[in-house]
Order: sequence, then structure tokens, then C-alpha cells
Amino acid sequence: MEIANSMGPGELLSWNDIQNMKYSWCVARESMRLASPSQGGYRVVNTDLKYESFTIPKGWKTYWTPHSTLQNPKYFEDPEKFEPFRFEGDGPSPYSYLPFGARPHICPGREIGRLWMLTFMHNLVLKFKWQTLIPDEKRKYGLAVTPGADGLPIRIHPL
Ligand code: HEM
Repeated sequence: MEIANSMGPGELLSWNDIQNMKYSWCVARESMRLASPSQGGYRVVNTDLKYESFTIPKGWKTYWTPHSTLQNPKYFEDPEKFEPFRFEGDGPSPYSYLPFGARPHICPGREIGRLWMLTFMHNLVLKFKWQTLIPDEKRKYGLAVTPGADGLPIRIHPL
């Protein structure tokens, strides 16, 4: 709300405002941790790979998914809790937060994704009143994006 309060009527968000939306970005990141928009992707194993008691032979195709890491208490204390402040300061340890992937194939669209998310959140909060339609809707875990077990229906009213 700090950014919203500093703006004049009808004034549009500037790039500088986006950079200053630090708490909103923590909220977006925590939302992507709990319901990652990405389900992961494929990798071809280019050398025989040992993982715990398994050997994955060269040439096999593997599928990586961010969900188990994003819910792992080793990296995210109290993982089922919605806690945006966990992204403040140094944030999570390297390679534990993977909604955009990592290393050479990390999502090249992540900055524009951030811009879209923050712009959407800003307008949703300022210009609409909204409420969830199913109180205490349960969450559902799976490979697909599941914000709520029944699809998280909401009602939106323009302000
Ligand atoms: C919330 C929004 C987004 C999420 C969560 C997301 C997530 C991801 C993930 C997880 C990957 C795979 C990374 C890997 O294999 O290590 C990826 C790749 C990619 N993303 Fe995104 N993405 C988002 C938005 C976008 C946008 C807006 C664009 C383009 C405008 C984009 C373009 C791409 C491309 C081209 C790749 C392939 C990169 C490669 O294989 O080298 N993404 N994204």
C-alpha cells in the first residue's frame, strides 16, 4: 500500500515503483512456493549418474519438479505456512527456490513475469474488492497448479 499511497489519482505504475514493491514480491514468491506455476521439465542424463542407491544410466530422460524441494522443511521452515517474510534478507539457500528453474536454462522470461505479477496484484488490490467463495477451502497437492482443491473460486467487484 506504500506505493499506492504515494501515487496521484490515475497515475500509472512506473518501473521505479515496481522495483520498490518488495513486500508484494515476497508475497508473490511465497505464493509460487506453495503453488508453483511450473511443473518442472525434462533433462537427458549425459553421463551415468548415481543418486542415493540408484544409478540413472546415460541417455535416460529424467523429469525434475520443483514441488518436493519447495515443500522441504530442510530449506523452508514450517513449509505449509504462508510466510512471505522468509524471502526477506538473504532468502532461501541457493537452488532451493526453483519456480523459474536454475542454471543455463533458467526462465529468460522471469523478469517480465515479475512485472506482470506485480502489476496484476497492484491493480487487483486497488481497483477491486474480492472474496473467496469457499471458506476454508482445502489445498490439493499434485503436479498441476492447484491453488485450491475446488479451483479457488473468487467473486470480484470493481470499486
Ligand atoms: C510466472 C511466470 C513464469 C514461470 C513460473 C516460468 C517458469 C519457467 C521454468 C521453470 C522454466 C524451465 C527452466 C529450466 O528448465 O531450468 C522456464 C523456461 C522458459 N521460460 Fe518461463 N516462466 C514464466 C514466464 C515466462 C515468460 C513471461 C516468458 C517469455 C516471455 C518465458 C519464457 C521461457 C523460455 C523461452 C524458457 C526456456 C528456456 C530454456 O530452455 O533455455 N517464461 N520458465
